[in-house]
Amino acid sequence: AVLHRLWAEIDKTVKQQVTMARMGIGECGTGWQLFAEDGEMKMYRREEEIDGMVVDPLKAVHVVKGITGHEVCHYFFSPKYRYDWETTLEHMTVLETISDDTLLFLQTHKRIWPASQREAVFWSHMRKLPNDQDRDGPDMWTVVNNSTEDESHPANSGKCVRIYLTVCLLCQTRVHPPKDGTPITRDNVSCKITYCSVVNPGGWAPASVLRAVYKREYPKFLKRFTTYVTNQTKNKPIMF
Ligand SMILES: CCCCCc1ccc(-c2ccc(S(=O)(=O)CCO)cc2)cc1[C@H]1C[C@H]1c1ccccn1
Repeated sequence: AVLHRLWAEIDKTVKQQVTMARMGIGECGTGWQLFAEDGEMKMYRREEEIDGMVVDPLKAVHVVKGITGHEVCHYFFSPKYRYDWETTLEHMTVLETISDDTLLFLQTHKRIWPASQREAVFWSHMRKLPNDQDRDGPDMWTVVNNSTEDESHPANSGKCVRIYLTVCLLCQTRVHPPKDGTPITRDNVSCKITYCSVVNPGGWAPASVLRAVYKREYPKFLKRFTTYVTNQTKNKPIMF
């Protein structure tokens, strides 16, 4: 197949992001602060500024019973579900279908006073990863979203400030087979989710406002999204 103009960048970025997501918090360098905890969900951030702008990297780890990594990535990647779980989204368009597992998105997010409204143009790629550590362990699934330029949508040409994001959702399914050899049900599966994101707000926004927004929005987003996947899958066959 003819390789898409972005394919080399996508492949390299996915490998880099998955390597980082697999590292434990302790291996990811210093300065990580646990800033939110809710049951199995733990959210860490590192305070970082670029040109006076807050770009705090975020890393969340969560374990959710009854769903698989393939299902989590499927509902995160597919545009048709996004308005159901992404509450800060004002508008979303698929600018290009690069392949059946790679899309180019334009998203505008709801304005957060007093900052101006933000938009993002990013490619999104979903991939199953061989579980190279544990041969017979279940595969891992990932979705990586990474900002990119698009000639038909130049940055900061309209009312919205263009943000720059890199997001990695890495999922590992765990199966606990029933002792009595009965078929596997949703009670026997769980998913370990690692969500990493770095969002450059693209233009100045008060550090206090940004940090308050992140503190409020990220825990809400991960809880809402995983609850959504649980509700969407509970009466459906398991997608391994
Ligand atoms: C002055 C505010 C500047 C930044 C506003 C903004 C824009 C996009 C984003 C964002 C864009 C994409 C993703 S995703 O994971 O790829 C899923 C697809 O939508 C995730 C988060 C975040 C935020 C920051 C609100 C903060 C916030 C945090 C979690 C959720 C929503 N909003």
